[in-house]
Amino acid sequence: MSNLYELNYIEQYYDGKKVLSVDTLYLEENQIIGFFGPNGSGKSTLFSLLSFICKPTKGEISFNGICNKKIDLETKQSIVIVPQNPYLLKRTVFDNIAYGLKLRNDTDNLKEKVYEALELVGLDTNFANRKWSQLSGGESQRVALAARLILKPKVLILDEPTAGVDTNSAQLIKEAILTAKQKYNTTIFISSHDHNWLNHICDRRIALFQGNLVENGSVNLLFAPWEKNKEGNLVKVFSDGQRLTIANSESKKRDSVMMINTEHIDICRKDCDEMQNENTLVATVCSIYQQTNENHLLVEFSISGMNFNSKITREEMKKQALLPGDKIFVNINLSGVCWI
Ligand SMILES: Nc1ncnc2c1ncn2[C@@H]1O[C@H](COP(=O)(O)OP(=O)(O)OP(=O)(O)O)[C@@H](O)[C@H]1O
Repeated sequence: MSNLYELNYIEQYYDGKKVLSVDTLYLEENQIIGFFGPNGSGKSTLFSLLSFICKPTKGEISFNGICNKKIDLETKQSIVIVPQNPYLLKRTVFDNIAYGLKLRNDTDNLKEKVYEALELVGLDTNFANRKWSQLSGGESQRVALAARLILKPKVLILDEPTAGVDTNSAQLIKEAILTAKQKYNTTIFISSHDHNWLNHICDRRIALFQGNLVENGSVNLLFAPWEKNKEGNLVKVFSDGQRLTIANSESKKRDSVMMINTEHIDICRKDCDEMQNENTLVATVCSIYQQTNENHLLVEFSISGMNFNSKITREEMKKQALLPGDKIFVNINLSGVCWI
């Protein structure tokens, strides 16, 4: 799979304050990439750079190998964004959806194209004559999406497409996105606070925290669903029946994502009884990597099909002599985790 975007040493400042910092990020073509992160973590800022609406304060973004300073209008037009709270023209649904093609003087078979776009987002062709003011929140969001899909964009960026949207519309938006990926080979970036919805739709997951990237792989992300126990605490139930109870998590929602730094995970061979407590999990070592310039090894392990990473010192590794396939005990230092 080839890289569509390459970001190098990006920094974005507002009023002298750094709000985004990305050392390197490669985004592949024809993938749905989900961006997770709490309010103010920099998702919209990153989207404004990826859509070339804003220039980064520092660093470079290349698109298809072309540096952001040299991107032409045609390329920019192939990247479309549906912002948070998308704006509809005070006209009919037809006019809204046809607007982008008219701007591009591409008006052949306009009616068929508008109808096709409406169908793609699960709206009846009768909607074409409705005014912008006669739509529900979910329908408005789908009209805004249809207005972008009609352009068969190379990149579609959706900033919170499910905010304030009913469940049915959220499902129809998901189907439209999957169709766009398949039918038009569109690369799609999505942010959503509906973590469950986003987690199901995307091929790759990236999290942002206080303007920094934390990607699944370098940091461990434990996704929803969570169960709640009698005390109201979140419990992760793995598919093999193992349970991880998070103390003092009553205030967390069941679709939260837990971020666990590799440093906050201790591992040891399954026979090391001194490490065992009621939250100890049993995992299988998948692979062991040497980290350059570090006195540590990165151990990738799986808990019933979910992969995590932990670090182990070389001395400890010598003692434990772990190999791929070995069973290990895993303890997560829950006081050091973050929630998004
Ligand atoms: N135009 C602007 N001027 C000044 N500060 C800004 C501007 N746009 C965003 N910020 C600040 O940059 C930071 C990142 O904001 P951003 O909107 O990118 O976050 P976000 O992850 O998209 O948040 P949300 O989930 O609430 O949409 C925030 O602290 C925000 O206040």
